[in-house]
Amino acid sequence: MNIAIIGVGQAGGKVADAVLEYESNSRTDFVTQAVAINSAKADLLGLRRVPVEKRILIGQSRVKGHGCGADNELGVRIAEEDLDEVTAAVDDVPLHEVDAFLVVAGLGGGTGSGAAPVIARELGRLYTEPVYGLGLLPGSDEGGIYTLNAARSFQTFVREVDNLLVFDNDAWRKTGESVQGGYAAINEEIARRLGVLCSAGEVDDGPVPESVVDASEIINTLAGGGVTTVGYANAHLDRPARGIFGRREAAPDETEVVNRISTTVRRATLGNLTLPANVKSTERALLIVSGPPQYLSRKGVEDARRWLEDETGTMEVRGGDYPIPDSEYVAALVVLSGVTDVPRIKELQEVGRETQRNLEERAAERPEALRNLVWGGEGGIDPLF
Ligand SMILES: Nc1nc2c(ncn2[C@@H]2O[C@H](COP(=O)(O)OP(=O)(O)OP(=O)(O)O)[C@@H](O)[C@H]2O)c(=O)[nH]1
Repeated sequence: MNIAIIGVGQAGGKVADAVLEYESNSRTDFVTQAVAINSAKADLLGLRRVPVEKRILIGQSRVKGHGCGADNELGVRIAEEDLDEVTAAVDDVPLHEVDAFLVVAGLGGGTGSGAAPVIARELGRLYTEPVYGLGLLPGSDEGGIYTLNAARSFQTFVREVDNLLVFDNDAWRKTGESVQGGYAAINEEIARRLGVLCSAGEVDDGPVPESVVDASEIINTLAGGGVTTVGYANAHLDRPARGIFGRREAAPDETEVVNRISTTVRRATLGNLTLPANVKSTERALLIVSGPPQYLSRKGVEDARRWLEDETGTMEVRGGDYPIPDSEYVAALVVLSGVTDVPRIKELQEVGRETQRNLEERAAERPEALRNLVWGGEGGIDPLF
């Protein structure tokens, strides 16, 4: 599936960068266009892969290139005001080469959180191709205002896209990691998952899959909207080193091949989701198993697909393989679309609601408290003029 990726805000831009990096390292080709939108000039300058002419600074008249400071209502406003510049950057996208748009943003800040849903709505109005979102949830230690931002943006973003893929930073941050180092690893993880999903059906040279996962399989899995979580796991293969005549490798044992696929798919589904969710609440699913062709068996993929049907309780489970001859891994990617039982979202809304209440109470008390402070209360002192 070929995509046009639009990274909004700092996190969105960095994820777009990471996807381009993955594409280059894995010698795949699924990004037709990459654009970064931000109100902070420094963030745009810090990108490495998004072409310079596709880095668009918005809101200059209001925030002078310094970002929205976690004010996502401001993010909404500047995106609405500068929408023409955003759409102009996407204008020259070769539509015959694009199957879908993907708008990516961190939902906890100001620019991405506010502007991404506005941009998604406009793309949906202008183009017939589906517009998907990728929303990054803030860590629970980031504080109330980030959580409230994310809760508000989440519901708006879901409404404006054809499906929202969600990645929970909280579930992925390892203890002891620096924030920057942690994000780099998270962004690589996101890029790998998007990369496998989008490039699986785009094999121009190399071996043809037994069962191809093309763009329409992905689009049908994501049809119906709502929220999607993506699982991924891999198993390292002990393959002999590549010599000048290629690899001298005995045919792998069929039972082992089938078992390896089965355990990898289980690990991807049950312990490695971008957004932990009750898999029983899935509406539709898609499974891609990748690896060297001799390590991919039709029976293995079929058995795993049936297991996924039982596990999710839905009959709508698509599946396919993605042969990568030189890979050292068998990997499984599982897309669970339309999940409805997601404890992390409930928690986010709970904390968001509490934060909103707290802010409203404070705002109501403030005029009186400030009057007391400045005028000295009853029988106050007269001002100078
Ligand atoms: N996965 C991931 N998340 C990030 C990254 N950087 C920031 N975040 C998350 O995204 C949220 C939003 O942060 P930013 O993207 O920096 O904010 P912004 O959209 O640029 O908005 P302003 O800085 O307020 O203008 C943060 O609360 C983090 O949870 C990143 O590189 N990767």
